[in-house]
This record gives sequence, C-alpha cells and structure tokens, in this order.
Amino acid sequence: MSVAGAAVVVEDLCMTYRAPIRGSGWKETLGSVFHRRYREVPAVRNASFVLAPGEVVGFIGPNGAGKTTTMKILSGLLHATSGQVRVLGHSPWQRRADFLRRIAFIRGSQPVGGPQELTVLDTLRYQRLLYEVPPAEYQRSLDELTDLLDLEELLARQLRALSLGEKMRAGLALSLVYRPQVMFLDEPTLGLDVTGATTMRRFVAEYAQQTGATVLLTSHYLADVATLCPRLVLIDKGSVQYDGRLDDLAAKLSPYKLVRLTAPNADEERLRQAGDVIEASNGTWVLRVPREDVARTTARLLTELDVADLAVEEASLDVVIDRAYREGVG
Ligand SMILES: Nc1ncnc2c1ncn2[C@@H]1O[C@H](COP(=O)(O)OP(=O)(O)OP(=O)(O)O)[C@@H](O)[C@H]1O
Repeated sequence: MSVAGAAVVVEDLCMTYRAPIRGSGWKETLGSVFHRRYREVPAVRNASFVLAPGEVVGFIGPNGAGKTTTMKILSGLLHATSGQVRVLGHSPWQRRADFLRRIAFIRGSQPVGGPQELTVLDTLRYQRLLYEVPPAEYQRSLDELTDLLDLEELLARQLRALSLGEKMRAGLALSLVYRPQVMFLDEPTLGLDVTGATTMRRFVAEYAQQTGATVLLTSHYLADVATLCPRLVLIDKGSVQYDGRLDDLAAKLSPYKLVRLTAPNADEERLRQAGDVIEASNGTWVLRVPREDVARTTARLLTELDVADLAVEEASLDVVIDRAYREGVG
C-alpha cells in the first residue's frame, strides 16, 4: 500500500516511557520523593505499517507488546519518542478538532468516560454538541445506532447503572454518533458474554462496510480477529513481527492441515499411510497431512475407502498464534 492516500501511516515508531523508580520501605520511599530516579521502559521499537482506507486490520500481540501504546499515539493521547505517524493526513499529537472529529479510540476496559450520573441520551446529546454534528445527521446516526446496537431500552438509563456489555454498546454509540472515518478498537469484547461479543463483532463489520471506515482492532480473543480481520499486524516486544494475511500466517506456521473422515470399515494401517492419525473414535479419524499433499491424499482416500464424510480443516488459530508468540514468525 502506498503511503499517499493511506488512512494510517506508522513509520519507525518508537516509544519509551520514563517510569519513576519507587523504593520499598519508608526510608527509600522518603528518599525517592527528594531524589527522583527513573528507568526507561521501551514500549514500541521501530514499528512501521500502513492502513489503506476501509481496511479492517487485527493488531495482535502478547501482553505488554505495545498495542495500547501504539493506539494511544495514533489517537493523539501520547507523543511518540521518535518516528512518523499520520492519521488521515494529520499528526495525531496536535489533536486538532478536525482530526478528533474523524477518529474514535474505544477501549473495552473503559467504554464510557465522563459524568456517570448522566443518561445515555444526555451523553449522546452532549457528544453531538462537542463534535458539532448537524441536528439532522445526529438524528439519522442516533436512529441507526439505536437499531444496530439495540439501544432503545438504554437511552433513559444513567451510565453508572449499566452493565459492562451495556456500557460497551453505549460507548460505541457515543464514539460513532459523529461517524468517525478511523476507529481504534482496543479489546472491544473484553468481559462480554458470547452474545455480547457476537453483537459487537457483527456491529463493527456492518459499520465498517456501510461507512467505509478504517478499523485497527486489538483483541486477545482470536474469534474477533478471525471474524473481522483478513489482515494481521503482529507485534511483540514493541516490534512488528508479521504484517500480512491471516491465512498466510496460518500456512506459514502450520505446514499441516487436518483431514477428518468418517469411514467405519477403514483399515487403520491404510490410514496411517495417508497421514499421522491424531484422533480415532467410532469410525471417525483425524489425520494430519502436509499441506501440499492434501488434495492428492483426500482424492485417494475417497476412491480407495468407503467414506461417509470427509472435511479438511486448518489447524486452530489459537495453535497458530501461540506458536507465533512462542517461536516467532521466522
Ligand atoms: N504509563 C506507563 N509507564 C511505564 N511503562 C508503561 C506505561 N504504559 C505501558 N507501559 C509498558 O509499556 C509496554 C507496552 O505496554 P502496552 O500497554 O502498550 O502493551 P499491550 O500490548 O497493550 O499489552 P496488553 O495486551 O497487556 O494490554 C509494557 O512493558 C508496559 O509495562
């Protein structure tokens, strides 16, 4: 993707926190008040990636990899130590009004800020004024969001009285009522139950499709990434380790596919010649077959055996990502 016309450009981004060292025990604690000492914590190291308009990209990595730090820099909450960042042509740290009106940073850990005594509807109205959304546009967005996020019943309730899942739905509505073109979603399904997480995923996919928004999403729930993001940027210890299609990463890290077949009268010895038998029960077998042999092997099994059912499966995404974190992408 060329940098010209990109929605998000990150070039050689570095971020080092300066964290105070606090002593233990009263003597050291008192001492550290007068003689402050600091240590440098490198959080992002020479990270580079580019997002095209309308892309939905998964930004994944183990704990402490630098994902939230990068998102904070992209939304202008932190100033990078070095490197270049452009979002919709803006330098985020300048936090210009016309930049802030076009982006949203939504955190699953803090879905809604501001006074918790206000109702969801009052907060939405406040948001409309803050982001200068024209009344007709506000009404249209509100109607759409109420419908998509099932908000009707929440509008008159105080923020402090909402459950986590309800807060997340309200938080999304607050961020999307001004129709941002770029969304940074940090763990949007954190703590949500299965239905809440599914609603969230469906909503993000629909919003991105309808509005052409660019989405960068972090999540430790691989179902989020697998459902929403054809492309992954994988970061570890602050550096980008992989940037490409999820399928290609799976192919790279898992040179096998699983062939699941039901053939009640099959000869085990014959199956062992086709691949490693990793499961066998009641006439159903799971064979691990090298990727490049899958077509040939399945064709042979279908002609040679009395097969009732056959399916070819990828190794689970959890296995692939765990391998990427532990062994690197290589
Ligand atoms: N305010 C801070 N002061 C000092 N160090 C920090 C600060 N915030 C984050 N860090 C450190 O920076 C590194 C990256 O943290 P960051 O929160 O960006 O990671 P993450 O990938 O979002 O992790 P997680 O998946 O656990 O949320 C970690 O080593 C973390 O301890």
